[in-house]
Amino acid sequence: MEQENLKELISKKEIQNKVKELGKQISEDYKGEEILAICVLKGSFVFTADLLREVTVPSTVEFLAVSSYGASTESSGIIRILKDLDCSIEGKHVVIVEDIIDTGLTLNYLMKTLSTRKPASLKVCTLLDKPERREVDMKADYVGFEIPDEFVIGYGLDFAEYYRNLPGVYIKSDE
Ligand SMILES: O=P(O)(O)OC[C@H]1O[C@H](OP(=O)(O)OP(=O)(O)O)[C@H](O)[C@@H]1O
Ligand SMILES: Oc1ncnc2cn[nH]c12
Ligand SMILES: [Mg+2]
Repeated sequence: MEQENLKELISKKEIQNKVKELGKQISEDYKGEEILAICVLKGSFVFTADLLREVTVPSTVEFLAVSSYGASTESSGIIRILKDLDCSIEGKHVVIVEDIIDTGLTLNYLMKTLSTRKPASLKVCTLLDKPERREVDMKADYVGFEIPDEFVIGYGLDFAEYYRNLPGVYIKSDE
């Protein structure tokens, strides 16, 4: 896949600074507690790895795979759990870690599903938020960057599984 026609939206350095900020905030908010971070695969694997290394309270991590975009730039609206958690979240302080909230359909599904499993608390940290495209009322507790209505790639985010390895966040243009 060619990598030209990519316009940088958020630089690697800006992401690094924001991740430090979010990690510090979460560490302060959960002081004296421990958290279970849920990495929503695939997209948030990069953000989760960086964020957790900035969290100073005891933490465990679990992985959950959902998919709704596939090889498209539009959500199918049909959320599928491809891989469920390996442990109970009952009584745990859960932080769902997402790379992006776009229509909100994925997070809406996850919040509904996970809240039935009786966590002590359930919060969301997302690196990117695209409010203009929301289809359901969904807000994260921790947001890195609010971005315009553009399809973005990089730092874990893909288009047809490519570009996840890019260091920053870029706008994918069709031309
Ligand atoms: O708010 P929404 O419109 O639901 O979009 C956000 C979701 O879509 C992307 O995942 P995707 O389904 O592309 O799977 P991936 O993480 O494996 O790329 C992204 O990682 C979020 O999980
Ligand atoms: O802008 C975006 N880039 C990559 N994946 C997704 C999913 N929702 N929105 C996206
Ligand atoms: Mg994707």
